[in-house]
Amino acid sequence: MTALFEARELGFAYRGRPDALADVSFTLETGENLGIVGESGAGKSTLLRLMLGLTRPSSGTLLTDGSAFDSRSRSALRAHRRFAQAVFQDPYSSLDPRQSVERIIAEPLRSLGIERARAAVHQRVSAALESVGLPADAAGRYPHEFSGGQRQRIAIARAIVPNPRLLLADEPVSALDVSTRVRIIELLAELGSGESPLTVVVVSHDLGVVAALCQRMLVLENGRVVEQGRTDAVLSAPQHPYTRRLLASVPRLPA
Ligand SMILES: Nc1ncnc2c1ncn2[C@@H]1O[C@H](COP(=O)(O)OP(=O)(O)OP(=O)(O)O)[C@@H](O)[C@H]1O
Repeated sequence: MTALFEARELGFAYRGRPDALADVSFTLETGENLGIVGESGAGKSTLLRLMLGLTRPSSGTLLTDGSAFDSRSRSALRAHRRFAQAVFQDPYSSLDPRQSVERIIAEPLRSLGIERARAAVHQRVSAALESVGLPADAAGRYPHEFSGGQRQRIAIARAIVPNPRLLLADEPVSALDVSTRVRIIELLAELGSGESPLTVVVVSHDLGVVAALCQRMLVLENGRVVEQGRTDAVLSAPQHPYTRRLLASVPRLPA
């Protein structure tokens, strides 16, 4: 079976800096959510930017559905935006405060040329709102009228409205309070188990988020993959000293 997404020996360096990523390889199968973990500066966000096509790898290859993806080609980039959408950490800065929720969510439909007819756009926005658990009348309101968790739902609705195959989420819950976090993680898990399953890739420094959401995980240390595999296997029997240190640094309540 062709993998949904594959990274082969990816490398990347910011100008004048040592490698931010080196020899990164992994495969994503449809419906198998992947968690990317590692300490600050390990290269998690850089890897996500490469996966989104926002940054071009210095070496290596990205494959979507078995075909090499060349982010120098405008048409390939456009097709890639339909394939992979993103949600970022801060639901306050990621939504334009001057635009209604309807306009915000409709943006990918218009910019990717998927749908322009008003009634059809409205219908897809309503369906996306329903999928993320917001009422249809949210469409006419503005971001400042919503809580942090609701704003993150709006950002998720905008990401799923073009029916992407991959949803890349960079620390999607770290700006939210604890109870809201749980509900957003549940929402992301539901999206990944629907009729047309969306595969979710989550970057998180929180191993709890990865354990709750991801069947597989990948551990980055200084831009290199030091361990990857099934989440339950990695968390219950970490093979690499760095993964053991990461696990040991998770705060626990006293027994
Ligand atoms: N725009 C940039 N210019 C130069 N170096 C950068 C830039 N962005 C990131 N880096 C460097 O690349 C490396 C990887 O950074 P990256 O942001 O991908 O790590 P991260 O694992 O996402 O960290 P965090 O958890 O703190 O967000 C770090 O050494 C960082 O300092």
